[in-house]
Amino acid sequence: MKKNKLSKNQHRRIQAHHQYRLHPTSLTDDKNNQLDDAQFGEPQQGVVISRFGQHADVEGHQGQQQRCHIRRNVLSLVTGDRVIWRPGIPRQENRNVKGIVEAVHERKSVLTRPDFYDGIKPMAANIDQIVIVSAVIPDLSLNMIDRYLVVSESLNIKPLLLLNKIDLLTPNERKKINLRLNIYRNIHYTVLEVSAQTGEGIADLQANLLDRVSIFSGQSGVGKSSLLNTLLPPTEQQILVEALSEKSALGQHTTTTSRLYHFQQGGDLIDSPGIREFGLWHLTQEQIIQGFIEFRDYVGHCKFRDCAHIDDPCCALRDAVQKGHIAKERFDNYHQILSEITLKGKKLFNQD
Ligand SMILES: Nc1nc2c(ncn2[C@@H]2O[C@H](COP(=O)(O)OP(=O)(O)OP(=O)(O)O)[C@@H](O)[C@H]2O)c(=O)[nH]1
Ligand SMILES: [Zn+2]
Repeated sequence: MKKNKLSKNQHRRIQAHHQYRLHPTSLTDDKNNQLDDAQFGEPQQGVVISRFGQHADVEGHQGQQQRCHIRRNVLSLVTGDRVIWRPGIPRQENRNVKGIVEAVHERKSVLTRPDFYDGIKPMAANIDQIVIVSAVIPDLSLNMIDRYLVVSESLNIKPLLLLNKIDLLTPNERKKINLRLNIYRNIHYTVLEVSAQTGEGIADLQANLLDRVSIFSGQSGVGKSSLLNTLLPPTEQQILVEALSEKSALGQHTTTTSRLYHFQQGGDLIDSPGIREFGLWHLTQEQIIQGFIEFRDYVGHCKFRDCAHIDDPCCALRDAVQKGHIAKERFDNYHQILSEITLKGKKLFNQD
């Protein structure tokens, strides 16, 4: 090939690069893939619905989905990634031709999980909101809510607190629970009270899911599946049920791939068993304290730099609790989460 003369395809990719400001390495030719460029149509925007090994299902801007090869220079690709892809042109001699993912946009956010071999592994990208689901049965646990809040804050993803099964409460019990939840409203989190069974609060929830990508997390039995059944269209529900039963068939410790779904009223969901129950152990002490947003004004103002905020004299945090600026329950949960993380860390260390 002559110097300085770009092929039509190289030219097209460079144009895409400038148009979408992509990472330059994602534009290099992939000779090893041995894929014939002529098999593919014009580059277009898409979103990864699901990833399977060397393939991914990608949805184009008109809602059409196609299974795609992934160019080898695309080093990391997960559900929710925004991509440049080219659909396959079906031809007589190769009717099963697939599309190809050429490049990935920079991620707004990424949800990771600890992995035995790789350290930390991405599970899903570009999540805008973590819906933290809890319920009045099993017991409402503010400790669990705080754990998920710490994760959301450390990932810089907006949390939405959801209390399900409110149909099971008497008006009096509901008032009491409302007061407990005010702890979160006072620090500017949105809290919705809903019932998957009666439909109460569901319209409000739908409004909070519009125009964004959400994940639903929370303990087993709080009603995540029931809520998603009321929020997803029937075709999407079917796929979700199959994905979850695949998990029970494979056993508790198998992580199945994540998938992106569209809510009936608008907005997207990314779900997988791993996403529903993601843990906390890879967080540091610093991330945990930063995850309690109302503590941030006081951290660094204690008398001693290494203050553990337990019984050290002149602790700014303890002082704030005493004055009612920080809820005691949140402060206690902070200590509890911290001690559990430290214990787990020790256990891992001993195993090595
Ligand atoms: N009364 C009442 N029961 C509910 C409500 N939502 C869910 N349930 C019940 O709670 C139980 C658990 O609901 P699931 O939707 O399976 O909970 P989950 O969070 O998906 O649980 P896992 O799949 O184990 O993570 C089921 O028996 C549901 O029928 C609700 O709003 N009100
Ligand atoms: Zn302190």
